[in-house]
Amino acid sequence: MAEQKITIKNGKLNVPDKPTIPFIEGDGTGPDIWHASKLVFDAAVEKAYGGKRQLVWKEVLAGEKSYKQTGNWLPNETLDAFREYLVGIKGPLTTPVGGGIRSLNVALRQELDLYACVRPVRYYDGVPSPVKHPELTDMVIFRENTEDIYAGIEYMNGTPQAQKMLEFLQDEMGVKKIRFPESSSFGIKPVSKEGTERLVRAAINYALANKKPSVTIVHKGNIMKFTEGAFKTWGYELAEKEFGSKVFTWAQYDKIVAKQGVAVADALQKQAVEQGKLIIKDSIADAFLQQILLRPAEYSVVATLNLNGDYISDALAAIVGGIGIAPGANINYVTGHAIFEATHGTAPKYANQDKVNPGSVILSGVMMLEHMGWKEAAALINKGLEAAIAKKHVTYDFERQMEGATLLKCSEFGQEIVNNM
Ligand SMILES: NC(=O)C1=CN([C@@H]2O[C@H](COP(=O)(O)OP(=O)(O)OC[C@H]3O[C@@H](n4cnc5c(N)ncnc54)[C@H](OP(=O)(O)O)[C@@H]3O)[C@@H](O)[C@H]2O)C=CC1
Ligand SMILES: O=C(O)CCC(=O)C(=O)O
Ligand SMILES: [Mg+2]
Repeated sequence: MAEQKITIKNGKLNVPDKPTIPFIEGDGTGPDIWHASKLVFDAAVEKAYGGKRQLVWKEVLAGEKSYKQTGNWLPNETLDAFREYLVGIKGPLTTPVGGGIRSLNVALRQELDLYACVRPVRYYDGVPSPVKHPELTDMVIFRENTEDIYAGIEYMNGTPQAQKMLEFLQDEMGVKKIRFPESSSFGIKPVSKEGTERLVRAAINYALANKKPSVTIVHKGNIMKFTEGAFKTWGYELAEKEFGSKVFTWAQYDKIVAKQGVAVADALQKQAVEQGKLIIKDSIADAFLQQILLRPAEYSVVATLNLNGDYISDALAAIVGGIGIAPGANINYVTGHAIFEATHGTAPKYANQDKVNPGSVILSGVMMLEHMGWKEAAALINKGLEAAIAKKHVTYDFERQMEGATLLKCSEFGQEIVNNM
């Protein structure tokens, strides 16, 4: 049978009945998680469409498995496959700390220009949580995925490059504030207007399409004025320029305060909410991290830079039960390229124990099916997962916090979801 490919035309995905989907199994716990997840995806598609539709899996290599087999951590064939088939899914890949190869996860996002890392965070009934009202947390993080310090422009202290950077900063830029110049390493943080605009645009489009009340731009612009501060300014400007009367921004609010006072600004903001306008606001990153614990209901869609988004993803995931069930997608909304992946990493200490929660990759697959328009299969998986949790048939991460729960292995949890679809 001829291979079927997902394509995009005028911004709309065209999904055949039996599309080829490239997947990377992943390092560490990746293989255990992938086997459980594949079982769930195939069962859901079969049950929803009775053989009319099918996911045709195509394994592509990356990470340790790839290095062992090919001597290459991220072969060109893998990048080509994601380019060609448009939509794919991956398990976590290991990145060494302090040296060695740079992140393959980041490389995939940069190579394919998957500029939005979309991570929804919602509560599933019955999941153990460290907070009193986890159900109040319902957010979708839009993390800029191609810029910021993730650009990997870093120079190790003691190298000629670091020395050259130091001389440039001191001699040509007049920098005097480096506390220990001779032993400093350096990192560069590029943040562009284009990069900010396309990310904030994606967040606002999502919020409008899904009738969300607000988009919060999260930044540390008080300290990093021309990178994170500019992200905030460019975000507000983009919102007003491109979305006009559909939005009301805190930048507009501030202008009204300056001209007409707080009472008028408050009244106009209240009116905007009543008219169903999307509120665009901002929060400084450290304050935001305490606000999501104290007043989560005030936040909905979040647009933020790469590193902030990384921290916020894990923190929010913990509130609703941990990164065992935290899904994500890396998307380019223009080209249609998308790679779905969990928020968590390889959890290497649990590798090959058939132990960890496959929920994050399974829910990333739910996002993928929804992205493809296969909503019935996605709904079946959600149903199965919710029922498994309600019965307290769960993996170790939930079992250790739930009274009277039955401990399941990774593979058994996958089967439990299938049994409850
Ligand atoms: N996108 C990607 O591919 C990512 C890759 N990484 C890489 O992963 C490697 C390990 O990173 P590390 O910082 O340890 O972070 P991990 O996310 O891999 O693990 C941290 C902890 O989170 C919990 N956890 C992780 N996955 C699961 C799961 N499926 N089910 C239940 N609990 C889970 C475990 O907590 P506990 O022990 O308390 O049960 C685990 O010890 C690094 O090389 C890192 O670079 C990291 C993040 C994302
Ligand atoms: O690439 C890595 O190793 C880490 C990535 C990460 O933390 C993330 O995607 O949230
Ligand atoms: Mg992370």
